[in-house]
Amino acid sequence: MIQVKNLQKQFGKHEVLKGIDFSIQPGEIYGFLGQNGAGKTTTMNILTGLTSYREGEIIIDGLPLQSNIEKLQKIIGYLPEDPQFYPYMKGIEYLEYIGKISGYPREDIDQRNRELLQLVDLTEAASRKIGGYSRGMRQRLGLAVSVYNRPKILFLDEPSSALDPQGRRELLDIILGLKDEKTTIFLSTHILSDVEKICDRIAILHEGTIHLEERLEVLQERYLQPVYEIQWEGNCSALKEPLLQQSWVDKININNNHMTLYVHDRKKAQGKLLEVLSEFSLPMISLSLKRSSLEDIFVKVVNGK
Ligand SMILES: Nc1ncnc2c1ncn2[C@@H]1O[C@H](COP(=O)(O)OP(=O)(O)OP(=O)(O)O)[C@@H](O)[C@H]1O
Repeated sequence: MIQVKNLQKQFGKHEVLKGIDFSIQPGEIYGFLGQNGAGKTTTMNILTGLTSYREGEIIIDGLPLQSNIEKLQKIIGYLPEDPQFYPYMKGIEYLEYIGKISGYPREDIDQRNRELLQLVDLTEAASRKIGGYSRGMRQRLGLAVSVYNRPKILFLDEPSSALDPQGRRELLDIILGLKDEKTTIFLSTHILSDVEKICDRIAILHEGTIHLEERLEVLQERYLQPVYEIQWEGNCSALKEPLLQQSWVDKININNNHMTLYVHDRKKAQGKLLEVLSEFSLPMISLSLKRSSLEDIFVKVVNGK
């Protein structure tokens, strides 16, 4: 759906994008990660035809962007990081206004507004002024605006970063609903737990280049080291040595009756762990598997590891 090759962009002497390549498949939610100032918004502005670029090739829905900007903008929706509205307008008035200026068939505008208000859960607030909306409500209204014309591709710039956990959850559910309708979604965010919940694939942009691009489940399989947390009925220091004899055990930390066991061969560990632990005479109280998070991977990538 989107192919980007050797995309370069600089502001004055500042090279923000040093030749990035990536591609996004139809219907995919693509998580675009990077630290503040990494160039995520710049990339989105380029892909939506709002900003020029120095060099590179961008193909969207089979068409080169540069010679088809107007045509492609008709199939693109964009929710900027901080969407702006006329605060004196009511939610419904704003949607009517968007319907009219975007050329939506006049006779269908009322119906579309009702659908969208329902989608973003603003039906009851529709006749209130936007100036009185919460941040989450404004973000949901912005999302309704960005999907008004049923875009094939939706760009979301940090859509949940200013929202509380409930607001984020609601927004993520709406985004997942859009994926069910086969919308391709390009999502930039700082909130890695959100990425883990909804993205199919992620890319990490760092110092002008893409350092990692991978399907989320591959990433979890390849990079996330499993960690077992084990509680024993008494001090478990004596168990450390025999456990370290196992080829699949990497490292063990012990704090009185609490053991943290790092393994480097998850499959072997799964097959052997319970058998080995049951051989000890010390009773075990609990055992849980904790995976390191996407945050750990992100930190490793930006620290050059
Ligand atoms: N119009 C501009 N003129 C000059 N420099 C710019 C311009 N727009 C962005 N930049 C610079 O380009 C770099 C990338 O900015 P961008 O907004 O794309 O980053 P970002 O990854 O979206 O960051 P954030 O997460 O903070 O929004 C920053 O150093 C920024 O200061």
